[in-house]
Formats: sequence, C-alpha cells, structure tokens
Amino acid sequence: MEYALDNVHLAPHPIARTQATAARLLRAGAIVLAAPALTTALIPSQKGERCDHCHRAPAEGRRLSKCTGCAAFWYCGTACQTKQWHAHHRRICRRYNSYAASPEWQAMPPEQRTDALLLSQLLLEAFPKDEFDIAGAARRSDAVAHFFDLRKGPVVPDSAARIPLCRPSGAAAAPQDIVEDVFARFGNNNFVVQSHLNAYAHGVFPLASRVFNHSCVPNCVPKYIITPTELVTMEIVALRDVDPGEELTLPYLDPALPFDIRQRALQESYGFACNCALCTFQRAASPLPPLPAAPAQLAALETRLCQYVSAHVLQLDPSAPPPVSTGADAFSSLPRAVLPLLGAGYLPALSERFSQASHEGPYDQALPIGRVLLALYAVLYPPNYPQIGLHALELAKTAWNATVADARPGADMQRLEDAARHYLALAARVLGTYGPEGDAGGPLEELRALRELLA
Ligand SMILES: C[S@@+](CC[C@H](N)C(=O)[O-])C[C@H]1O[C@@H](n2cnc3c(N)ncnc32)[C@H](O)[C@@H]1O
Repeated sequence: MEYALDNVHLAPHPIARTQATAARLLRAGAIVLAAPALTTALIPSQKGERCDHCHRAPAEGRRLSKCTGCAAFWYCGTACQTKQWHAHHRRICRRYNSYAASPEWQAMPPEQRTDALLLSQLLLEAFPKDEFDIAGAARRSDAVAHFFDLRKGPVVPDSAARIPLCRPSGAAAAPQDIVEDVFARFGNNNFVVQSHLNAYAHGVFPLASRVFNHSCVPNCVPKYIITPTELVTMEIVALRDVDPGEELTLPYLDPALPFDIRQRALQESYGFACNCALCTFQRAASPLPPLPAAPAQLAALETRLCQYVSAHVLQLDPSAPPPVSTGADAFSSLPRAVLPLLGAGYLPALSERFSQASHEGPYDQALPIGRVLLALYAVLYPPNYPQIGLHALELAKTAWNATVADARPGADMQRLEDAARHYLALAARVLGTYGPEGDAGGPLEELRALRELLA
C-alpha cells in the first residue's frame, strides 16, 4: 500500500509494524498531516445538538432539521442531509427506530451504541452493494483500503463481536467474519472526536490510524476541523520542532493518567506495553511513596514541585526569572521528594479543588491551587500540550475575576493583573501552537476577549 505523505515517512518498527518519521524539519504548530474521516457518529448526548453529517452546532436562532423518515438524525441543511443519505442513511432510515428500540441496543452503554452505529455505517459504506469482498471494496476507495490495512487490536471478546448492527432491509446480512474483521480494528484505531477537548463523536480516520504510533510523551496531537457540508477532518499538529528522521507520535490516551492505568489501557485496547520515556521513568519510580497525611507536609511538597518547575520547566510567576531547562523531559530530573504527587488521586482532587474555587471564589484563593496544578501539568505533559494552554487560560480568567470581584481595600490589584497577563501570554503561546479547531468561538475567542479587557 502506497501513502502520499509530504511530511512523513513510514519506516519499519520492530513491534508496531511501521513508525511515522518526520520527512523534514517540522516546526511547532505545523500541520503534519490532514486525515479525512471515513465515517463518524455523534455520541448520544450530542444527537440533535449538532448536524449528524458535518457536526456543526446550529448558529444562535437557527435550528437543525430532522430527517422526516426516522426523526432521529438532524442536519444543518439539505447539502449535509443529501450527502449522508447517499453515504449510508437511505439504507437504514426505515430500520433505525426499531433498531434503537431493540433490547440489544437498549442494553448497550452509550459509547457502545456510538460504536455499533459507526460499525453499521462503515459496513454500508465499504460494501454498498452487499458484495462483501474486501479486496474489491479496497480497490474502490483509498480510505476503505487504508482501513483494511490497519492492524487488528487484541482479541475481541465474544460479546463485543456480537455487537448489534443496524442492517438495511431486504439486503444480505454482512457475514459474521467480515463484521468481526471490521470491528477488530475499532478499539485500537478509532478516535474520539473533540471540540475544545470536549468529546462529541467517535470517528474512523484510517490514514491517521495507519500512520501514527503512541507515546505518553507525544510530539504531535490530533485536532478536529469542522467544515460546513463536509465530514470532519483530523489535523495532526506538531507540539514542538521535530527534526528530520524523528518519530512522530500521538497520545492514544491522556498522558496525565496514572502510570498503571495507562499501561493497562494500552495493553487491553492496543495490545502493547508502552516503553516511552514517561512510562520508563514512572516504572522505575513505582511503587510511589504515599502522600503525606499532614496538610503542612503536603503543602511543602507542592512548594517543592513549584520551585522545581519554575527553575527548570515553566515560568509560573510573572516576576520569576525564566527557567533554565535541563534539556531533558521535564519529569526526568524531578526531585524524588515530590514523587508522591504523581500518585493516583492527587491530580483529580487538585483539579476538582481548582475548578470549584475558580468558579465559586474567592478567586484570589483559587490561584495558588491552580498554580500547583499548572506545575503538575508542566511535568506530566510535553511542552505546548493543549491542556496546559486551557488551564493557563482558566488561571488568567481567575486572576482577572479576582481583580473585579475580590476588589477590596488592600487587595493587591497590580499583582493580580500581572498574573492575569502572565497566564494569558502562556495560554496564547500554547493555544496558538495548537491553532483553531472545533466549534466556532472557544478558547482562542476567550483569549482575544480577555486580552482586550487587560489592554
Ligand atoms: C493506530 S495503529 C498505529 C499504526 C501501526 N504502526 C500500524 O502499522 O498500523 C495502533 C497499533 O499500532 C501498534 N502500536 C502503536 N503504538 C505503539 C507503541 N508505542 N509500541 C508498540 N506498538 C504500538 C499497536 O499494535 C497498536 O494496536
């Protein structure tokens, strides 16, 4: 199989079959590859909220129109409806409601319903005339050819192989071996489609799946471009400058998840043991020492973490000198004393505390919590990872809110404004690298608005 890839070479890989390497110097923010979707399906909570074809949410004052046949698919216009009708919907429109009312469908959890529909659609698109000939289907469409060139995931449990399908009436049912052949590639290849990091659909993007391996210290991330009347496109963005010949990797899961959870998920869903630099570091550090029970001791560890990050990774405060990087990954020279902060439970609890304080106030008190969270993100995520940018934006908004809502005699307005500007500049750098994606508005718009307030 030949791939027309300008920025990427496919080179052999001892375990993962192939790896993508940079064909030339790729700068931070470069779009390494644009991969169109073969098919997508909205998650249940988004049905009726977005167009089932192009995923646009209706503009204010506008409504989506329902398919008059099944009243279960929604479109932003006739162009989208016509495209989806011809792609697959005409064959299942009449069957959809009895399918969705069936006990098998009702028994499925929401994510599995999305995958069941995705599987039904993919079979309809790959075999429009019910001929069920994989070689013939691959000859007709590059995307289908790329899909059948994907690796299968670990063994599919029997129950999952019998996932209920929405089948067209009066047509030959896809043979079970073909259904299983297709479904076996779902768990380790498909993507959760997001807008501003909020999941809203599942999608099959065969070219991206064929090309990129995983790392918990990735140098690229996917983002999703919503275009009227088109299926969503995935763009792979470089997070930093990548030298020619370096492997290009994506995160298959959130690198900030605890080490053992990442390992288990990668083994169960993707069939490999991750040996990236972060996993190697965390494997050597296991088992982690427990978190101290005394609040003062915990606070001392948090201070130590922030000192390390300020000195070597990221300027946490406007008045601090720029960090002196060690040149290695941020976690590799982490002081042993702060290892308890990498334990399961600490990050989610800290994130919850920040979220609560930054929404309810007092905002000034949310800032030190958010600063520790930023330090932890700077250790666990690679530079320019979008979560760092979104969190820096939240910190900037929290500091600005503190200047407005917490205004009181003696409050240090200048310090708060300086903090807001500092976090805003960080957010702009990171989110600027990630670039526009997803729904209109969103973080880049919020950045612009806050910049005007601070001018
Ligand atoms: C989305 S595909 C990636 C493309 C893959 N190289 C190929 O040739 O199709 C996912 C599969 O690639 C392999 N893989 C991806 N990242 C890996 C890694 N870091 N180490 C070992 N295998 C990996 C696993 O077999 C996984 O199920």
